[in-house]
Amino acid sequence: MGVICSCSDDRNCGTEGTLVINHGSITFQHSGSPVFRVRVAVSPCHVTMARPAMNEEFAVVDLPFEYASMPDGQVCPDHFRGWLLKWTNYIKGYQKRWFVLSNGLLSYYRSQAEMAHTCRGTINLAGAFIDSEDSCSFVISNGGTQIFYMRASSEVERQRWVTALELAKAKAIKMLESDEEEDTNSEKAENIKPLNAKLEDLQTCNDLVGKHGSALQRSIVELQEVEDNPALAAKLKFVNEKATLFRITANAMISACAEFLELAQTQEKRWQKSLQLERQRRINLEETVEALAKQHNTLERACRKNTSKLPDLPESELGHDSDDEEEELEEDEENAEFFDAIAEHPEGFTLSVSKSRESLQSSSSEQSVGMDGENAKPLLARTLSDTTGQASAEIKQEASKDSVTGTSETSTAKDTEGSDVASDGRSISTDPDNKAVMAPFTVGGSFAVTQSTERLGTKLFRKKIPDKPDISINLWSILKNCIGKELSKIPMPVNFNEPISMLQRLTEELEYTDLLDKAAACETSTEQMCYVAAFTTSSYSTTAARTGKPFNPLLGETFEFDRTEDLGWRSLAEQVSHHPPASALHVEHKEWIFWQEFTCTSKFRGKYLQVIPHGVAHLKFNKSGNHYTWKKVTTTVHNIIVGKLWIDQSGEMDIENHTTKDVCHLKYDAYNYFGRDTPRKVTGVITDSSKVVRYVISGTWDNKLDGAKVVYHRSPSNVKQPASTPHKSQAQTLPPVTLWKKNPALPGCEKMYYFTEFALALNDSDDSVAPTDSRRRPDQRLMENCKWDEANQEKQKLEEMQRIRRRKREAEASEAQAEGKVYEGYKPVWFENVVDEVTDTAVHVYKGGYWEAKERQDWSLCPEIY
Ligand SMILES: CC(C)CCC[C@@H](C)[C@H]1CC[C@H]2[C@@H]3CC=C4C[C@@H](O)CC[C@]4(C)[C@H]3CC[C@]12C
Repeated sequence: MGVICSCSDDRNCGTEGTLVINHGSITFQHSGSPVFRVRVAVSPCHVTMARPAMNEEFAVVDLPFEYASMPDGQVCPDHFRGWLLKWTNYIKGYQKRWFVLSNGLLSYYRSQAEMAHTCRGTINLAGAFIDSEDSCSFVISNGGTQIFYMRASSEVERQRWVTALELAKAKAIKMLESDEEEDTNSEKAENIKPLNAKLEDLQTCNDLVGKHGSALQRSIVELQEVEDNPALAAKLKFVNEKATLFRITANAMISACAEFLELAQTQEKRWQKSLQLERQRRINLEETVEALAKQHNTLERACRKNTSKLPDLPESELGHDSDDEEEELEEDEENAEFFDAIAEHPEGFTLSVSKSRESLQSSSSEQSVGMDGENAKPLLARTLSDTTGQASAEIKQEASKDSVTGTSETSTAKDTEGSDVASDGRSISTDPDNKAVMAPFTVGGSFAVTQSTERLGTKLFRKKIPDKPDISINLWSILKNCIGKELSKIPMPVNFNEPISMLQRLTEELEYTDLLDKAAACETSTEQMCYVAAFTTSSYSTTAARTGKPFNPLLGETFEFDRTEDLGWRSLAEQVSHHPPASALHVEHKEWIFWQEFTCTSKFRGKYLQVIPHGVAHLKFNKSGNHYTWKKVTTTVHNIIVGKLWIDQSGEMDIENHTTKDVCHLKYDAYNYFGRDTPRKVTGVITDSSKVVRYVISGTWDNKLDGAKVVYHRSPSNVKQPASTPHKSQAQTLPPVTLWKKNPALPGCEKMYYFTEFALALNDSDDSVAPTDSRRRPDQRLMENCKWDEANQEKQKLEEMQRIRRRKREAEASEAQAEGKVYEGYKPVWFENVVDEVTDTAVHVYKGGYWEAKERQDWSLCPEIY
């Protein structure tokens, strides 16, 4: 601002200049030199001293350390500044520098004047280490190349600085993490602080202007009284008038400032008020959403009860037990009871699951008949029309006799494992040992839990883990503050977890790799596609009952599963990115390789949570060179607010064979409460390179998948055919053949997170695995062993350590950037980033070395993460 100089009694020069308010000091810069500085130490917290000085060059006086302190002697961490001695080098030694601590950054300058233009260095306190060396010295470093060695004038001063720095560091860390945590009230108060500080600056400015204004006038009057030279008197009169004007203007400014102050204060109150209002509104909205969800749930139940014609739905989906349906309905209305991931009555739940499986089977066998109730519309033809439209016209249901044969075959399959494979010559399977499709893990046909391990190849895998404790937490109470947030960013206690990591969960997709072995043996690529399709669907088989959240792997966490001896493959997964979480998986078998990078985004919309997977899964058969890719469908977790959690899969999936150009288009129907369709239905068609439909796929993702070959007959010459019809023929589907069937559930699995035998084996301890292996993750192991409190503590510790590592990398990155260097960033150990030839995007693929390292038990490459 432009002002008139009133520099001291003896040198009143009255020239115009500039008044600069900067970091607590007000500098008056004459139009000509020299600079003249008024030291007022305006601090947002407290004004420590007001020391007008007037040295010619630099009037800031030598109070060596100047700090903003609270009235009670506490330091204010936000704006702390002062002179300190900083070590430069052995030639120059310690040099006096002006340090400013503000907004989580510690910066230094040669002088205060330099603050306006040249900062000599800054350390971000968020990732900084602060250490006291001796009574007056302390060191601050960013964990990397930046280290400041400093000396204060006294022990007290050093302690003040260290305290201020520690406080500022804590605050900076909190700020960094604020995207992961909700804003707190104190943080909001912090936001208002700078405004208050500026208001105080203004006030001080007002006071000063007033003070200097009257001093100026007083001097003029005195001059007038002393001097009797008329010419000078006239001049003085003129100056006095100007001074009066100046005072009037200053007064006007003062009252404007006062008004501004008042206004700002009332504004602040208004903001506070509307914030309060918004908070209240949010609470009301939460309550409304909750109430609506409850009503919706009750309506759904009532509707299902009254619509007797609706297909038998799995009870588990509805989140209640069949026995006490009515009772519970009333209870729900009255008490608005909440459920969560923990089944309230596990036994009842088991019952309903097994019942639902039967009902599903009956409905899927109904599907195999190819007739849809009253409409008597051929189902396979309809399936086709659903998915391909045009192709449907070309396919007609085979003679009903054939279909009935198909039916009886499939319906008996319900009871006798393995018998649902059509055994006639029309079977699409070339593998005579179809039984294995049914139960690759049913060694000796026994699933007895009394036996704790089972022999598989040479390795023994456990068949039991400790029963899940019955500790309930209301999920909604945790999630309601996180609507719209990413699932991976929502801090959740282990109570909602299942004791396996996401890396293990992805490996679990390999439960039915026998399908890939079958696929490898197929004669035609379209037949091979059938088994590949069945493999992709089989990955969802466990999701129906599993509502636990897998542990989010730590960056650098790995999971290996060596099943070479019994299943012919071994897999390695690594967490290659933390935010966004990304896991890379690589599986090798002598006939095929399977690899994928898995990431997902989640949408939490109150009543349900949607997990949208990204990334492409690859499968390559060594002999034929057939290279398949596909993307996963969307997983929806229902009943987040009220009722038992249940999971649905929906969306479309294209499995492409890039070598032959065959495509399998699969459709996962979203569950429809009021529709008559089989729940969890999967339908699809396989077309070859000339877009001719070769197979029709149908089934359910939680139970089994059938494939029916499409054959084309020459049509009578008098029937007109559409131009696109292959060979001018009529299409028919042969009776379906079961491609995949889910393994039976383990008895007592409801107490073991609904794990299958395969899933139980995943986290079985193994001393030979890498130190980063999920099996070694302490919180997950504690959770498995029912020590949930300890697990929660350990989880927090591990996550905090991960945050510290991340911050260190961030600091290194910004430092490298500041120095103009290239920062390589985090690099996974066993996977490397390459451009995917199919998707043309960067993905992580296995670069080798893990198994060799394991052979040597040389884990020197592994980071320390636990
Ligand atoms: C709020 C709570 C408790 C949420 C729990 C969400 C759980 C059930 C969700 C989150 C991520 C989901 C997984 C995401 C991706 C895949 C890969 C797919 O090929 C099989 C299903 C599978 C493995 C999903 C299973 C269900 C899953 C684990």
